[in-house]
Amino acid sequence: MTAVVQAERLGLTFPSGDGDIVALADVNLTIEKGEFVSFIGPSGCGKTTFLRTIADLETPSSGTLTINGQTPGAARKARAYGYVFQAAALYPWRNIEKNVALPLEIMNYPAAEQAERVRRTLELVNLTGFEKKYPWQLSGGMQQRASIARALSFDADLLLMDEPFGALDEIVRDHLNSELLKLWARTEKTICFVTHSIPEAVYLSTKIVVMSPRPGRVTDIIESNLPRERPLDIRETPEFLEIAARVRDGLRAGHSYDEEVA
Ligand SMILES: Nc1ncnc2c1ncn2[C@@H]1O[C@H](COP(=O)(O)OP(=O)(O)OP(=O)(O)O)[C@@H](O)[C@H]1O
Repeated sequence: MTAVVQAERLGLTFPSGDGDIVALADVNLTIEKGEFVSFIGPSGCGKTTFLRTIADLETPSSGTLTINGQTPGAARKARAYGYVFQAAALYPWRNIEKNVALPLEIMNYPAAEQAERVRRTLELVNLTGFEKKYPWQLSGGMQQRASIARALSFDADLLLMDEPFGALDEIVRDHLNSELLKLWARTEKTICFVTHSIPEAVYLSTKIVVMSPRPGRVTDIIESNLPRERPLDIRETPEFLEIAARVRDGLRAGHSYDEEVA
């Protein structure tokens, strides 16, 4: 079976006046269909750059990257992924159903199919009844759910999520994490998820990619053996804490705190 994402010796360098910035160096990673993969690492380690490269918003400087066996450019044209940003990025002048319908309008779906898909995806994220509301009438968590609905509306198998819940308070985040797991189970999507939070990464993922900065490298890939069905209190089990400890060790190993102090 073809991997959904396959990176081999992937490198990406941004030229800059003060010397080149190596955002990604020698990244090797395979993501299979249906996996939930989190990317965790300190600020500037290249998590967003990796997601943007998958989405064909950045071009690799070296190595290869394929999405469903295709180049990122071909995958973008085939609408292979939906993208959820850190801020919900909804248009304030469009109501929720019009925001969710936007990609469908751009792709020229017939009106009846647009309406049906909007109905279905709003139901998936528990926003039925809020179709006519404007973004500012919704809480931050609901706005983020609407932006997930928008990314799901055209049924891409791959969902790229860049710290989607980073700006939300912990209770809302917990709730959205468990909702996202249910949605993932129901839709069988492949998800790439950027986070700074160890508990969030461990709770959500089947695989955790630990990254380190300067240059952005993958320092550990942790396969989770937690069951797919995860109540929130799984976070207190020894199995969960063991994986969290390994992620923390990986982050420490990749981050030279002494260097920063010196
Ligand atoms: N367009 C660009 N031009 C120059 N440098 C860039 C550009 N985009 C990103 N970088 C640099 O590349 C490195 C990786 O950035 P990236 O945003 O991928 O990190 P990140 O791990 O997602 O960080 P954060 O957790 O803060 O979002 C950083 O040093 C950043 O400053």
